[in-house]
Amino acid sequence: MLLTVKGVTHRHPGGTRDVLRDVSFEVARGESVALTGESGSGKSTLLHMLAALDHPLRGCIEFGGQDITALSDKAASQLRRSHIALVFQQFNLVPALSVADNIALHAKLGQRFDASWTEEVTARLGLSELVGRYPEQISGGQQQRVAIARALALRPDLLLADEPTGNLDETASAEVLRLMLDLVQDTGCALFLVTHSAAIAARCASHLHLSGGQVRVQST
Ligand SMILES: Nc1ncnc2c1ncn2[C@@H]1O[C@H](COP(=O)(O)OP(=O)(O)OP(=O)(O)O)[C@@H](O)[C@H]1O
Repeated sequence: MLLTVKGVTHRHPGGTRDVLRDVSFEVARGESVALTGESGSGKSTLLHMLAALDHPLRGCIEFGGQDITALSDKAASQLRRSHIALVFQQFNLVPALSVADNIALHAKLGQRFDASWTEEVTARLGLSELVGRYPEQISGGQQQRVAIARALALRPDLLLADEPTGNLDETASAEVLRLMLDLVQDTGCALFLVTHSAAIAARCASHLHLSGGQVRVQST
């Protein structure tokens, strides 16, 4: 199993309730999983745990058989530069770098840069004409596609995405989702995505719903 979440419980420092309560699920290689839940239900909190950006109060998260809740900050950031890629709502592009350099950044830092793969991802996301521009010279939707290309350039084993198509119109959103699902199929990576959209959740292989701090499988 690529990812195993076992009995994860979490309460934010100073919080008065457990945001996650005994959450358990598994994600296999090549699987696409959508996570839905009301605003404030804890979706981003869970995503942060899966990215080893935060540690749960209790429980364990195994990635490739390794418990990632116990990693040092350095080991966790190495993991995010090699096997786990993230697409957040804030794109976190580097303003001083061109689109091409932004796309290649994490793959280069993680020593996983492959020029022809990066070119393919850039082309498939419709960004080839924009590679010489800077983030401030492209639209919000284009910036979002650059953030997705940067994540995919890493050829991650696990792609974690928080509302990855939130800034795109319906057509562009459907196209980017199709591309992400194609890439899951082509590369065998797993996709775990947070969405508010029932239509997007229905296109993923599995659908989890977070409510009252607990995750249950939703039939789509
Ligand atoms: N660092 C923090 N410290 C204290 N409380 C927090 C912190 N981060 C989130 N929370 C609280 O934890 C709960 C879950 O937040 P989270 O951001 O995970 O929800 P979400 O489901 O992703 O929401 P949305 O759909 O609005 O993005 C909320 O009540 C939020 O206020």
